[in-house]
Amino acid sequence: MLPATMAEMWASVGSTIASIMFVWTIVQRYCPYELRRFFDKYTYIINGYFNPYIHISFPEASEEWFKRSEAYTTVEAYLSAKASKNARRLKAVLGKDSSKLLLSMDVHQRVEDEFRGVKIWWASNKIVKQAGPSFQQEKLSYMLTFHKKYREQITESYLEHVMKEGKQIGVRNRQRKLYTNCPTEQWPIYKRSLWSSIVFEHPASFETMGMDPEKKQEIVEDLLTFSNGKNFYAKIGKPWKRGYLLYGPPGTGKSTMIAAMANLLDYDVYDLELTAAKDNTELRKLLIETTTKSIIVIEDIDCSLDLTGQRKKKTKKSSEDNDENERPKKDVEEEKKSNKVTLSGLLNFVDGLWSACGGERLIVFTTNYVEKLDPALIRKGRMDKHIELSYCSFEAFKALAKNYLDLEKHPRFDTIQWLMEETKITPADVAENLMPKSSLDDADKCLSNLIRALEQAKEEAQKKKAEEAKLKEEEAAKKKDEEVKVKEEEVAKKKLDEDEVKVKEEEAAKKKDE
Ligand SMILES: Nc1ncnc2c1ncn2[C@@H]1O[C@H](COP(=O)(O)OP(=O)(O)OP(=O)(O)O)[C@@H](O)[C@H]1O
Ligand SMILES: [Mg+2]
Repeated sequence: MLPATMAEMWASVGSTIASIMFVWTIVQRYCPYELRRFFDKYTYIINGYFNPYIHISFPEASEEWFKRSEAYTTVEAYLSAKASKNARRLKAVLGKDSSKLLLSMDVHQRVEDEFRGVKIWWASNKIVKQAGPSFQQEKLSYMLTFHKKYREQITESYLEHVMKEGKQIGVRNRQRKLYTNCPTEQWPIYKRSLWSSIVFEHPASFETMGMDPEKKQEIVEDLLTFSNGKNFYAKIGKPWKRGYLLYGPPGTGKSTMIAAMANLLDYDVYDLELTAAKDNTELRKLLIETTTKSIIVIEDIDCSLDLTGQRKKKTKKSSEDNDENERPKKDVEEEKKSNKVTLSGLLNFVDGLWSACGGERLIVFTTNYVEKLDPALIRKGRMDKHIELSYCSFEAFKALAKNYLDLEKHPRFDTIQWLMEETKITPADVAENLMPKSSLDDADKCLSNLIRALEQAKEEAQKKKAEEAKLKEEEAAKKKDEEVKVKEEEVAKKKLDEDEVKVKEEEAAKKKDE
């Protein structure tokens, strides 16, 4: 019989719900645990039989509950764009390493996604864990739901797509860091990492670098090919690493190029100070702590380590063994102490990078004196690409003029080109001259400053050349004098010898006569 009024209907629904709740409480309270488990299990099976949807959950907590799961973070990054468009309740946080606000779904929100025509739903849930007798810990979880007929497509292709996209978004959102290692003695006790970091905000880019456009393009392509070459490196069975050696006189843009590389590829920079590393073991630890998508930089490698000395010692070892024994023991020990990191330690470091660390990494050495370096250190396979950064060419100047003064042509360019062919000037000096020094300085003033600097450099170079020629002449004259002197001495000695022989012969003849 149907209830007569709305009020009666609600009263009947209410009493039915109350009865169900009552029965459920009794079952929970008095029904044995095994029976309840049995009941739950079959509810799941029956539900699974009728429910055509599959769920995959991505909990925030990893196996170790205190650590955030990487899969969760990647999904969060992947869903951030979709959530900001579709979810009704969003969560805004300042990214861990970022100055940007990151939006993500708040709890109990749903967003829809589509992949190759298949509809997928994402929902955010909350998991509560009893972390102690009176302490509960809440963690979030993402639940992915899709129809079971797309199982293969989702588990094989879609999840891979989510991880790839999510990681890319994560890299874009993060603030890049510049890491440096400091001497172990200076560490606070609580500090566990060997690296300290600051936010990396160098504005250098390949567009702003003054260098030959063709050479620049070649380097950019090399870098991009490397960073897109994951599959290629896997195919040829080579670790995904590349070594660059940047060499050239001071002020030619070696450090600037490293910053430009990091900005181009969106990498972190690890500025490794070899002299601060205690020994080879610490060097290895430093290497292991570096993360993927990073550039490990060792500046002025020739100054960081007595590579020449060590190489000489190696090749001339047998002949120097005696010297070593003759030197006071204290001196040898002190030298050993100061030579904290050795060449073989550094070679192991580079090779270790190739074998021990997975993922995308560049290693860059810079030096002013490439000829001083041990060939073993810079051979292909360790330092794959050698890049010479040299004095400013006219093409490099044009790039700087465009960057600093927004100039592509100017009547003074011809004079500059002619002067540049005659003299050497570093890009650092050119850049300094092109920089306006007051608000009244215009392009013309900057260019005339540069012309003056070039003329000065030319004069100085000529003076130096003349001095060198004079010095050479003096040395040659001195050498000639010495040679003449030696010859005269030889003649005198020869005469003396002849006289002596003569005297002896005379004496012998005299004796014979007697
Ligand atoms: N090729 C270049 N293009 C643009 N700017 C440059 C270039 N080379 C040098 N500079 C400018 O000169 C300054 C010094 O350059 P940088 O520190 O890169 O030189 P370096 O080759 O690393 O010198 P060092 O060998 O002394 O370390 C930078 O601030 C940069 O602005
Ligand atoms: Mg430098």
